[in-house]
Order: sequence, then structure tokens, then C-alpha cells
Amino acid sequence: METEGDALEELLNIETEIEDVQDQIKFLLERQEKLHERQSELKFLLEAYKASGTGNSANENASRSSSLEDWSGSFEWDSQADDVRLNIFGIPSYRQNQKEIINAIMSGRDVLVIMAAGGGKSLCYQLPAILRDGVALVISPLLSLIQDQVMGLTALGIPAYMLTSTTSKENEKFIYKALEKGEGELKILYVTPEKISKSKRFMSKLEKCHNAGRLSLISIDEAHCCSQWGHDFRPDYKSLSILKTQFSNVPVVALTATATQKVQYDVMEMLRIPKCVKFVSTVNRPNLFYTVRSKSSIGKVVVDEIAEFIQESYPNSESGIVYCFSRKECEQVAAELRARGIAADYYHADMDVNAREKVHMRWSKNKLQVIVGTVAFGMGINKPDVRFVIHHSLSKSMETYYQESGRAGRDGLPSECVLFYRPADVPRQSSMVFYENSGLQNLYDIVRYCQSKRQCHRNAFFRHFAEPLQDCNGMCNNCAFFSEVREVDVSRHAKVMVSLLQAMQENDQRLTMLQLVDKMKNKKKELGSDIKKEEMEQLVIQLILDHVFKEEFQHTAYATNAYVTIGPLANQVLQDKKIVKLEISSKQKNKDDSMKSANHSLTFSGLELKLDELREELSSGHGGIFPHSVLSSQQISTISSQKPSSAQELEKIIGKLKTDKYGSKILDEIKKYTGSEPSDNGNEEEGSENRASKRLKTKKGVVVIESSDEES
Ligand SMILES: Nc1ncnc2c1ncn2[C@@H]1O[C@H](COP(=O)(O)OP(=O)(O)OP(=O)(O)O)[C@@H](O)[C@H]1O
Ligand SMILES: [Mg+2]
Repeated sequence: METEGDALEELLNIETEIEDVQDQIKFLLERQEKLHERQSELKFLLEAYKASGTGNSANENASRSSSLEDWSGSFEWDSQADDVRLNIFGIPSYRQNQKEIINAIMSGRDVLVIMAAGGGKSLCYQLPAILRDGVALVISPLLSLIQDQVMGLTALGIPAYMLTSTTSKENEKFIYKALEKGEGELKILYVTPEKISKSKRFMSKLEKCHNAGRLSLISIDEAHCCSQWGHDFRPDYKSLSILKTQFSNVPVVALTATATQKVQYDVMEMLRIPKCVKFVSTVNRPNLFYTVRSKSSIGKVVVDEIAEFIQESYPNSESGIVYCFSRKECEQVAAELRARGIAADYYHADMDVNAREKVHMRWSKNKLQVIVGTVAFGMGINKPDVRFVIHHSLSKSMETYYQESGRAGRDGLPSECVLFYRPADVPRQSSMVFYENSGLQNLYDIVRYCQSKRQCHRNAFFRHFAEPLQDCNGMCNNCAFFSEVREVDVSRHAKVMVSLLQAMQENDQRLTMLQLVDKMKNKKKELGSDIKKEEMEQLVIQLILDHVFKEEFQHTAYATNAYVTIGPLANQVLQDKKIVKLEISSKQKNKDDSMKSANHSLTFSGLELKLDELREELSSGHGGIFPHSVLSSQQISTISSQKPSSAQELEKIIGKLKTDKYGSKILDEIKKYTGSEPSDNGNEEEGSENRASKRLKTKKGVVVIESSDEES
């Protein structure tokens, strides 16, 4: 006969099971939502293919415009545009989509441009701004970005101004007069979005400019700031909808480096440009080599490895960034790098604006090799020749990592992105992001990227941004060294771990990841075979990603603690319904292996170094503009390989304006160098880009480093 005790026990069991089922339903609903989202992304993608009539070639699909109109044909402004491109901007040819975007804007259309960081979005609106009559208005979110742009344009002799808190009274007067009366030369005017939302005076002058038919175009840079779903939402960007309402016949061009479908729709809606021509370029950055390195639990060892990497790969003080998790860590790592002889300084939100600006400036002018920053060192970074971005710990999402690592190699030359990963960094991040909308989901996506030792890192980006896969060309460490990894069945370890955690929870005890791993030490007998502590940590994270465990958080007076608890799929492991596998490096990566990727770095020829010195000298002599505004690294590389001997030859590389300004000094330097060059100096003939790509040839995913003079 059933007693009261039996009934009570059964009731408790049922309640536990109901909780378990509810957990599973919650998990399945979340999963369903994700799948729906992905489904609609893929449907959209397939429709885009159909509309553009392209086949399956990844390259064809990598760049697409949303309409069937042909923007690549000839237009009446072609020759004038070519002239401005070469002779004012010093740019010898267009990159992918630039010509088409310019043509669409010149035809008076609204345009949405999605183009990777460093793809060359600025030229797309600056060139039409010069060709069209009147003043172009550019909205940009940050003062530092605006200052960089205005300085660069001024150095090219283009009448560009900004109207910000730093503008002098005199310049303000000049700008208002130019807008109102068309007096004085003003072609491009930069403002922050607050000017549109808060300054009635400015808006009334702008209206006058428009009424007189002198507002040539409106450009909205970093347009993802319009969307709450984007990574840098700015409330003031919302007020930009007024622009299209008020100036409906003026073309609006919105530009951003990353935008998921959702963000793209949001931007089009917010800016009221539903019929815009959309140009989407690939997110692929083929010049970036992505590496995930396992991170030691000893802080000093990590800094040693970072310092060694920088010194061995970038001995000519090439610029780089090291991203750290916290402000304190930034300061420590910067100090330790300095102690190891690297010119490094830190940058974070706790510093006052002037101190931050000073560090940024020193770095931009190549007086400082490395900035060690938190995420606060963000959007305003415009330096084209950043050769490496190192993450001392993982970012909080794939999108953030793409943005941060993407600050490397904006000039298109080979550069490296290295992420130091250890599972113990995951709870540090998760306890920061768990309260954000989809914070944990986003974090777990990048954790998957870090945990995977076999999957192509580049493909992870394509998947994340719903883009067809493209060849990695051996440009990530998994593609380059994948054979060193094996998959091990650790289902038994997982089962023991689940039972252990369950027993603890039944006794109302909670465990952090490290405590759980520690407790597993006592289970050696049950396990038979042992796996290393780091692998055990990797397993805990793997089980969190697989929903066998989940993370829970508790606030204390000082911090938020992350605990590992039983997740919806734990029973599957206990009932042997789920096989758990772990990717394990079959041989300890030795130093040589991990440094292999460093051979992607550029090496400079003697002439390149001379020209680099010359651009520093010329930049300080020309009102302190940035060295890269005098000559870009790519231009230095082309000049060094072609060694022009006359102004006419030089003009073909850097255009008329720069040749007039700096030509004689550049030609002198070439002459001096070729005069002193030993006759067997054959290898220096090639530009660094050529040499770098020659040194790095991939054969079936294995990197073959060809020997060259510098190495022998
Ligand atoms: N066609 C081209 N050929 C060579 N260099 C180019 C070309 N177009 C642009 N560049 C150079 O590429 C670099 C990056 O350009 P730009 O600042 O416009 O990038 P962006 O797309 O705005 O990137 P971000 O999203 O990081 O702001 C600049 O140094 C620019 O001069
Ligand atoms: Mg830009």
C-alpha cells in the first residue's frame, strides 16, 4: 500500500522531472529561435543569389549589389573621377565595389555600403563629394575619427572642415557663411550626429544651403550606430532620419564595416532609404592571418610570449595593439612589455581624455609601437598600417572580435591576429555579459571559435555573418597546422563530472569551473585514464557549450561569481545517450610551431626603411600630419619595387599632388639609395607585399616558408 511518504517522494521526483523538462523546453525554444533566425538569413542569401544571377562561385558571391542595375559601365564622369582618384588621392586603381558605389552616388541614388574594415569606404563618398557641385555633409560618430579625416583631406588640399566643440570661432563663422551664402571654399563638412539632433542653428543654415541647391550629398559613416542590434548603438543616430525627410532629393550614403541582415534593415528604415542601392562586400580579410594560441595560466609566461612574438616578428617597430580584459591588466601588461624593451603604453576609459589622446597620437605618429588597450580603444582607430592585433584574453562576441582584430592590416598588407585563449577566461567574461541581451549566446560563439582546433577560423566568420564560405588559403593556424590535432572520446570523464556536480548541487553546494576541475582530481580511480588539468577545463567549457552544463551567476559585494550548474542535457550524458569528444593537440605545440605564423610579417628592404624615415620627417614638417598621409605603406612598397627615376614615373604611383609636394625628396632618396646599393642586391627589387606573399605559400594547408635573403 502506498504510504504518505511514498506519495511525497514520488511528488518530489515528479517536480524535479518537471523542472528538468522545463529546462529542456527552454533550451529547445532558444535553439528553435536561433534556427529560425539562421533560416531567414539563408533564405535571404539565396534570394540575393537569384536576383544577382550569380552561380555558386564564392568569389562572385563575395560581392553583391542588391539591384540588377549595372553600375560598372561607363559614365560621363569617368575620366574626371579617374583624374581625382589618382592625382588628388594618389590611388592608382579602384578596389572592389568602389567604382560602382561612386557611380551610384553620382547618379543621385541613396546607397548602403557594407564593406570590411579598411576596404576603402571613405573614398566612396569623398570622391563624389569633390566631383559634385556644392557641399557634402558627413556624419561621423567620433571626434577623433573626424579629426583624422579632416587632417588627411587637408593634407591633400581638399577644402574639408569640421563643426565640433573644438572648432574655432573663426572657422565656425567661415563654415556658416559658406553654408548660408556659398562664400569661401567648402567641399566636405564633418559633424557628429549631435549637431543634427541638437543644433537648430546648424540645421537652419543647412536648410539654406539645400534651398540654394548647394547640398551635394549626405554621408553617414559607421551607420551601424543607428541600430540597437549593432555593437555601437548611438541614440543620436536615431535623429538622422530627419535628413532624408528634409532633404529628400539629396543622395544619402550610409557606410559600415559590419552589419547583420537585421542591422541592415534597421539602418535602411532609420535613415528612410528603403530604395537604396545596396553594396555588400565580403567580410573576408584575406591579408589577415588568424591564430588562437593556448594561454598559460602564469601571467608572466603570457607576457613573455607576447613580447617574444613582437620582437621576433616585428623588429622594425611595426605598429600593433594588445587588447586586455581589464584596466588593471592593461597597465600591468604595458609595464611588463616596457620592461622587456618594447615601446608600449596603455589606454583605457579610466584615463582622462587628454592622456588618452596623447597616447593615441604618439602611436599614430609611430613614436610608440604598441597600445595596450581595453575595448575603450575602439572605433576611432584609423591607422592603416597596424601589423598585429593580439588579444591577451578573448573578446565578448564574434562581432567584437572581428571588429577588434580587423584593425590590423587596413592597408591590405599581410598582418596577424593572435588570440590567447584559456578556458578559465570564459567565466571572467561571462560574469560581465550575462545580463546583456543574448550576451551569453554571443560569448559562447566566440568560445566555440577558440575551443576549435580543427575548424577553419576564417569560416567561423563567414558562418557568423551568413556569407558563403571562401578558401582560407592556409591563412589561419587551424588550416596551416591542423594535422596535429586528434579527437578523443571523453564521455566517461563527462559522466563522472556530471554526477559529481549533481551530488554537490543536491547538497546545496555550488562550484566554480576551477573548483569543479579541482574536485575531479579525486576521481582518478573512477576515470582510469587521466586527462590534463587544462583539458579538463576545456571539457567543462565544452559541456557548457553543449548545454550539458550551464552557467549561473551570483553577485557579491565585490564581484559577480560564475558557477557551473547542471544543464538541460545533463541526463543525456548520464544515460549514455550523448558522446562527448574533445579536440586535443596530439603533440605539445612547440615554440617553433607557434611562431611559424609570425613569418607572415613584412620585412622591409633598405629603401623601404629609408622612405619610412622620410615620411616621418616630412609629416612633422607639414604641420604634424600623420606619416601615412604623406605616403601609405603600400605606396612605399610600390616605389621601392619600381624605383621611379623621374617625377612623371613617380606621378603614376602616387599622383600629381603628392609628387608636387614631396616628389623631389622622394626621388633624391631613391637616387641616394640606388647609388649606394650593392650590385647583388637583387632580392630587394621586390616590394614587401610581393616578398611577403612569396615567402608564404600554402600547399594543402601546410605553410611552406620559402627562404629569402633576410632569413639566411
Ligand atoms: N583603391 C584603393 N587602393 C589602395 N588603397 C586604398 C584604396 N582605397 C582606399 N585605400 C586606402 O585604404 C585604407 C583604408 O581606407 P578607409 O579608411 O576608407 O577604410 P574604411 O573602409 O573606411 O575602413 P573602416 O571601416 O576601418 O573605417 C586607407 O589608407 C586608404 O587610403
Ligand atoms: Mg572608415
